[in-house]
Amino acid sequence: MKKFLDENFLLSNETAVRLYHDYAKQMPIIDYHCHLSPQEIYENKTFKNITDAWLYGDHYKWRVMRANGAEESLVTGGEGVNDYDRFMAWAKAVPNTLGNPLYHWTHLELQRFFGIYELVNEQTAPAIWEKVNAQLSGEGFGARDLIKKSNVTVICTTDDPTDSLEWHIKIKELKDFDTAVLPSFRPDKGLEINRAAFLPWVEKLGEVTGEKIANYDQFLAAVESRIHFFHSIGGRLSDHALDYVPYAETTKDEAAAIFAKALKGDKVSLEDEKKYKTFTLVFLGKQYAKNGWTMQFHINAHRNNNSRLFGKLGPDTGFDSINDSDTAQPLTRLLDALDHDDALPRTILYSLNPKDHYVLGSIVGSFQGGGIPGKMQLGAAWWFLDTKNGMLEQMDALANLGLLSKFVGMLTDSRSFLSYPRHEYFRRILCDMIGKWVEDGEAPDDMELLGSMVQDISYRNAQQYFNFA
Ligand SMILES: O=C[C@H](O)[C@@H](O)[C@@H](O)[C@H](O)C(=O)O
Repeated sequence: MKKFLDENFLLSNETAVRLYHDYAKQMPIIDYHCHLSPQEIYENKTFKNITDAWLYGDHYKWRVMRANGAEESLVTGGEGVNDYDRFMAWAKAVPNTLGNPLYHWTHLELQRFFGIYELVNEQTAPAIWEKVNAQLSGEGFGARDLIKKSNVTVICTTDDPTDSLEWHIKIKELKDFDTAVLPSFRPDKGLEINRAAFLPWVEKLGEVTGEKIANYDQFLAAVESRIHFFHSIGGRLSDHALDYVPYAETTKDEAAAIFAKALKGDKVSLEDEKKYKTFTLVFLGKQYAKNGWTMQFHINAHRNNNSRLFGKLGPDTGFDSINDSDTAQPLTRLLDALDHDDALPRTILYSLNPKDHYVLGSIVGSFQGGGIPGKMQLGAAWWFLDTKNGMLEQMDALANLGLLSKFVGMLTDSRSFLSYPRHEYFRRILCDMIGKWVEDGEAPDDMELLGSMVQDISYRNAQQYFNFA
């Protein structure tokens, strides 16, 4: 029997052990998509206690705490509940998360950051609470310290185009911090024409660009100027939440008329919403291509399912699920609209629905080219698929349909500074998968070839792909 979570965790064969320890482990991290706060990075945020670090913003943990029977006040906080109570509610849930990656992530984080090798449960929790909190209140446990310890060279945050990026700018001026913290352009609010946030967002966009937006041309010009601004601060990625992929043939005039209707405060039909999104996305894609950016599509999330709790807690609080909208037809047409004009940027396609892996994996193959290795990427296993099985399925599709060797690898997608061991988790799974091929005689025992591939996927591919300044 193997020992739980020892140095050869997830490495089931000799080749995997060599690949991980001799090649993958020492590579730095490029975390090219996450939801960390640049302000907290700049301020080197420290944590009051382990509840602050683990439970204040992590909707993955909140979901399983609810499933474990915890009252909402213990999950997201509430009157009469203190941080210790919340930690104890989490500790009570942990043993029940066996089989869920949270079980592994929790113990990896305790080992890597705090040198704690005990298993979390209600009995061990009080001592773990003391030990972790003592470390958190000492030197070396601020947000930037955790980033440094994790050997992260680049972090790409997720930012609204109207953001001033003041914290990214300030971070650049820090003397003792070498990690590049770069913004990613996420214009969802400007695309979701039927949502309540649309009009206030257009107004804000006008304010930050210094000119009131009265028509679609002005809107597009303002968005373009924000792309240039993000670029000047080092931004090289955009990101779109496409809960369904829109595509409807349209013209600029039609899109402008739909925009004008929405600007008056009227709702537009679903068909018009698709037309508006199509024209706007194609416009944006061309801008990304012109600037050498990478465009990310996060596809097929089904968000805010629980209206009662959404009303109380807002988005990203653990009430989302996987969507099953069809992607092949609209996505190929959207990408082709860009490629047709030779204006398709580097693109990463993530889907939250595993049914899409082979669909997306084959679609990316239809748009590769331009002399850019892995220009079109099948994105890493995301969110509900950020699991051992999810990663294996995503890499299986990628390897079978395209070039796993050109994969830009893993990201945390996280809101927590303690999440970097997820890269380790991914690398172990990658090394194990390749190691198994060797043990089974399906890949040569050529450590130069395999070691270099593993290092490319862990770090070098991302470094070469993203055009960071
Ligand atoms: O991993 C889960 C994520 O943090 C999730 O909350 C985000 O991916 C978010 O839905 C987004 O759209 O960017």
